[in-house]
Amino acid sequence: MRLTTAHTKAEALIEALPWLTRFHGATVVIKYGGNAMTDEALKSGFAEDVVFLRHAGLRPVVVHGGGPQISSALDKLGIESTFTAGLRVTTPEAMQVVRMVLVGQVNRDIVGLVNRHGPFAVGLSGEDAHLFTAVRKHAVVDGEPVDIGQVGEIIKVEPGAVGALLDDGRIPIVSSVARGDDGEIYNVNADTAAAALAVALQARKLIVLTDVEGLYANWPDDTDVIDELSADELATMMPTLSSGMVPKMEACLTAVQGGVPRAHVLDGRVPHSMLLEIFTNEGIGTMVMP
Ligand SMILES: Nc1ncnc2c1ncn2[C@@H]1O[C@H](COP(=O)(O)OP(=O)(O)O)[C@@H](O)[C@H]1O
Ligand SMILES: CC(=O)N[C@@H](CCC(=O)OP(=O)(O)O)C(=O)O
Repeated sequence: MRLTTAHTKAEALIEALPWLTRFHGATVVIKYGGNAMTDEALKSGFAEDVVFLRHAGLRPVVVHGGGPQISSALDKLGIESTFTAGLRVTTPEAMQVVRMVLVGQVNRDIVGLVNRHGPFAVGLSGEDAHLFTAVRKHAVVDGEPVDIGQVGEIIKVEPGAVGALLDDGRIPIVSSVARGDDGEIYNVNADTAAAALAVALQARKLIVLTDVEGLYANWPDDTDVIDELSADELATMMPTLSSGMVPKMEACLTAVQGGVPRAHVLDGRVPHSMLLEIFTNEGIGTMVMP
């Protein structure tokens, strides 16, 4: 009996061999989202996975959000917050809170969890070393541009600082705040920021973790998860998507169209979903290919 269990474990390990070979040295950008980071056990599991990837010879980079955490901080401070076309309307007052929560709280939490396993994680804001430069973005509602405050659209990525950390064996943990050449700071959707960084690094994969199994074909019906689709199929589907899935699938499309070979949407509620996707033959979630 004992031997059987040991064999099953050995088989699971050896199943990973071709994937370990294939992804050795590969840069993988992981978007860790607010709704997938609310459970303490899952957060620890996420940190373990990222460190596992690093020890397995990959070069993981984490770009994080923190939408629910920002909303809760704004709420406590009595600052009203609304979303237009999936983006937070960001007043100068709200921007200070966004930066404080993302850079000062969420980033520090993730860095701390990863560094339980060794001196790997280094936190960065997109403002650091000109990593993300943005301009003011307008939302489009019924075909008309709408002012949504200090929300940024990334126009330039300088990934040098991230590359240097990776070369030094570190795990960069990046907040989705950007600087503008106009001296402003900008709030950038974290899915969008992750895609921009994946393209700039020419990553082998973009992995977007969220709180659903993947892209559902007939949302709000959740019986049919799309396993894989091409960039063209996704582009056709884009106008039918709603709420939080819009920036996520847009990010996958941007990444794949920008030369990243694979983009995945995975269920962050499944323990070790990243390891299952990268190192097993089945894969999970939704995969977008060119
Ligand atoms: N076609 C779809 N497939 C899956 N989820 C969808 C779809 N359309 C809308 N959604 C919604 O998008 C949500 C994910 O977006 P969001 O809550 O912004 O995630 P996160 O906080 O992880 O960035 C899902 O929980 C689901 O409610
Ligand atoms: C412009 C905009 O909407 N920015 C987002 C940034 C954080 C984010 O994207 O967090 P999640 O990935 O957890 O949703 C916000 O203010 O909520």
